[in-house]
Amino acid sequence: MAQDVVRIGIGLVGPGTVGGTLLRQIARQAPAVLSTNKADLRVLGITSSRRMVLSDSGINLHGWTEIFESKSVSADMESFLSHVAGCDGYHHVLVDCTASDAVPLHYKDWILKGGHVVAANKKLGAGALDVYKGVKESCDKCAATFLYEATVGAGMPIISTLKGMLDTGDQVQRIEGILSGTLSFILNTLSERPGTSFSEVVSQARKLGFTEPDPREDLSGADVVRKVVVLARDCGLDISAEDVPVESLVPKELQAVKSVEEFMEKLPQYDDLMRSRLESARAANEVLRCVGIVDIEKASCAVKVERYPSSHPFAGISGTDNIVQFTTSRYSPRRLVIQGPGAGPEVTAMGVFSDLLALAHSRGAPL
Ligand SMILES: NC(=O)C1=CN([C@@H]2O[C@H](COP(=O)(O)OP(=O)(O)OC[C@H]3O[C@@H](n4cnc5c(N)ncnc54)[C@H](OP(=O)(O)O)[C@@H]3O)[C@@H](O)[C@H]2O)C=CC1
Ligand SMILES: N[C@@H](CC=O)C(=O)O
Repeated sequence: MAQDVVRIGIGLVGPGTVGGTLLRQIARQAPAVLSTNKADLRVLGITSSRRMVLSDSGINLHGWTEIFESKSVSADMESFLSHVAGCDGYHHVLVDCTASDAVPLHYKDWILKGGHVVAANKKLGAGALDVYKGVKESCDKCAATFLYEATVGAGMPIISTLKGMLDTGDQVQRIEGILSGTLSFILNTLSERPGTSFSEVVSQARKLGFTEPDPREDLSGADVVRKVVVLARDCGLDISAEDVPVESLVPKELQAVKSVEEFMEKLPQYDDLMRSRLESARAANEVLRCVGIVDIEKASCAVKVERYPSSHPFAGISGTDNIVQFTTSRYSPRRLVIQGPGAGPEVTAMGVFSDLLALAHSRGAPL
């Protein structure tokens, strides 16, 4: 018997670096997904904070930027969501590719009305605990799917691996690793090219789409704190970002600066601080790394900037690599290690895209 096609109706919130790349990937891959995975992916709406475009049958993704420029109207989240939910015959999914605190506040109602959520945004997973729990409970109540692989390690299989361990009865004891693609890129580039300045590499990371919309979120360790909280909560800990001690790489004098532009302008004044810290590590044959730790047995988390000997596995990474070590009942004394590029538009959009395929699979599409 022929397999029925599973129809997925997408409402994309945030057509920026990651969201825009996701739309390009879907445009290219949708025909293959339809024939192989028996999933028909339609984007029924795209919204930024200012403009939105809606369609009943699916936006032509090969020309979405022109359509967005010429046909969009003033954004309104409530009417955006009712439009997507009102298109019949689809499993409706809100895809959150923003870094907004406000968008996750819509997840719970959306799920209670029968929708699903796929997020690259970490602000639910690491936001207020009661809001997070409310969303998780509404998923249980409605048998809804909420997937967020891209929130930790971009396209790397970190969340799905952790879930696989927990669901099959492994006991996770500790997760430790390098979880910031931006900080990896900065520290690796500075070690590999000692003549380059800290501020130059930060600008480069921003241009390449590795940083958060505000790069201070990366440099302050706040983004790593969020990832650590997402992992800790998946392991059952009631932890919030405020509970996680963190060392910031934002110079003290720049912590109160308001705009990103002013911060970037002033950053070169502090290049020497980072240079001397790196040089002293290099002289001792060590490297600087920002590491996130989830200690399940102690029910605590931390984010530290520390020196590691060049023989340590955390020293041997390059580019935007993340590296994550899981210590569990099954994976000890030999630990499970996952390593690879942990930031950037293509790999992150792939993480979101594969969540969409997992959603289609959960609704009956073949693997
Ligand atoms: N870049 C990476 O490597 C990775 C990123 N992520 C996550 O992906 C998310 C997106 O990052 P990135 O694409 O780089 O960011 P961008 O700033 O490039 O894009 C964000 C998009 O969200 C829109 N937006 C912002 N606020 C709202 C709002 N309230 N309602 C609707 N739309 C909104 C912005 O449009 P406008 O400003 O016009 O409203 C823009 O289109 C972040 O949460 C980030 O943490 C996760 C893993 C890796
Ligand atoms: N800015 C983040 C992007 C992925 O979450 C990072 O650099 O890791």
